Amino acid sequence: MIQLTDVNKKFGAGANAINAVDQVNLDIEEGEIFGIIGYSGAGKSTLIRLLNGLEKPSSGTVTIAGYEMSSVSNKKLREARQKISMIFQHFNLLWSRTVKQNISFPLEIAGIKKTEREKKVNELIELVGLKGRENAYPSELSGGQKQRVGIARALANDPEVLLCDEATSALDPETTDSILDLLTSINERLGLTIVLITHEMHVIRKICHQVAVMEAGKVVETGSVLEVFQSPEAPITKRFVSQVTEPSGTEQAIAHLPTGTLVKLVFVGERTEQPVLASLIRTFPIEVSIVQGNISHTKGGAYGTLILQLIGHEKEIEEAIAHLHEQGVRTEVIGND
Ligand SMILES: Nc1ncnc2c1ncn2[C@@H]1O[C@H](COP(=O)(O)OP(=O)(O)OP(=O)(O)O)[C@@H](O)[C@H]1O
Repeated sequence: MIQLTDVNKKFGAGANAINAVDQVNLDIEEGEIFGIIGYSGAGKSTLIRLLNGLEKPSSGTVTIAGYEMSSVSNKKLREARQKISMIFQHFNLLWSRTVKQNISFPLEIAGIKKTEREKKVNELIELVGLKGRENAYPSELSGGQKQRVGIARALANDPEVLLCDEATSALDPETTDSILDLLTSINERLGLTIVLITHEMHVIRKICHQVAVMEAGKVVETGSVLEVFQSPEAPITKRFVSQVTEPSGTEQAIAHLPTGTLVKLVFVGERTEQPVLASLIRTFPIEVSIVQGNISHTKGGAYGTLILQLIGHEKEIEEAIAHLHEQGVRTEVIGND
C-alpha cells in the first residue's frame, strides 16, 4: 500500500543542512497498523508530511495507493489526498462547529448531497461512540471525545490510509487506551491501513503489527512488533523496549545488587518460565534469585522477561546459561559483579 524508496529530505544547505529524513526505505502492507517511533527531532513529522504530500522528498520516491506522491501533478495529488486522511495530537477541530458539523465538513467540501451527508455523519457518530453528543461544541468535549470527532472526520471520505500524528500524546493513559482500542476496531472492521508516529512504546506494543524505529533521520530498525520486542538490536530500540518491559526502578534495583551474574531471560508465547527455572535450580549448584519479572502483550502474541541473579562458580554459571539456551530461552547477561 505504501512504499518509500531511498527517501531523503534535506532542509537548508551547506554546513547548516539537516537530513531530517535520511535514506529511508519502508514497505507498508494494506490493512496493517504500522508504527514509527523515535524521540523528538528523529524525523517522524517530516516523514509523515512526506506521506501526505505536504513535503516533497529531496530524492527518492514515496508511493501510496498507486500514486507516486513525489512526482504527481497537483490534480492527482488532490485525488490521492482523498485516499489519505490524518488525525492530530491537538485534534484540529473547528471550534465554532458542532460535532456533527465538524464531521460533515469534509463531505461538504467533496460536494456530497445533504441527505447522503447526514446518513454518513450518523453512521460515523455511531462508529466512534459519540451518540448523544452530536450537537455539542468541541469546547464541551473531553480530550478523548475530541479525538473521536477527529477520527470520524478523518473517515468521512472513506480513505484507504489513516495517518496518526501523535494522536494520543495529549491524552491521559486511560483515554489513550480507549482511543487505541477504537483505532484497532476501525482497522479490523474497515481494513484501513494505519500509519502512526509516536514517542511512546506503549502505543506500539498495544496496537501495531509492524514498527520502524527512527533516530537522526534514519530507520535504524524495523520488523514485526513481537520480533522487535523479543530481540531489539539497536541501542535506542533497547531503550524503547525497556520502557514497557521493565517496571520503573529496575535499573536502580539492579545497581544495588552486590554480587552475582544478572541474566535477562525472554520468553515468548504461552510457555511459562516455571519448568525452565525449576530445572535450572535442580541441575546446577548455584543460587538463583528472581530480581524482576514482567509479561507484556503485543498484537503478535505475549512475551515475558525475567531478570535472575545467579550466584556460584563462574563455570557453573556459564553452564547454567548454556542450559537455558538449550531450552530455547533467549538470554542476555546484563551485569556481572
Ligand atoms: N521546515 C524545516 N526547516 C528546517 N528544519 C526542519 C524543518 N522541519 C524539520 N526540521 C528539522 O528536521 C529534524 C527532524 O524534525 P521532525 O519534526 O521531523 O522530527 P520529529 O521526530 O517529528 O520530532 P518532534 O516530535 O519534536 O516533532 C529536526 O532537526 C528539525 O529541526
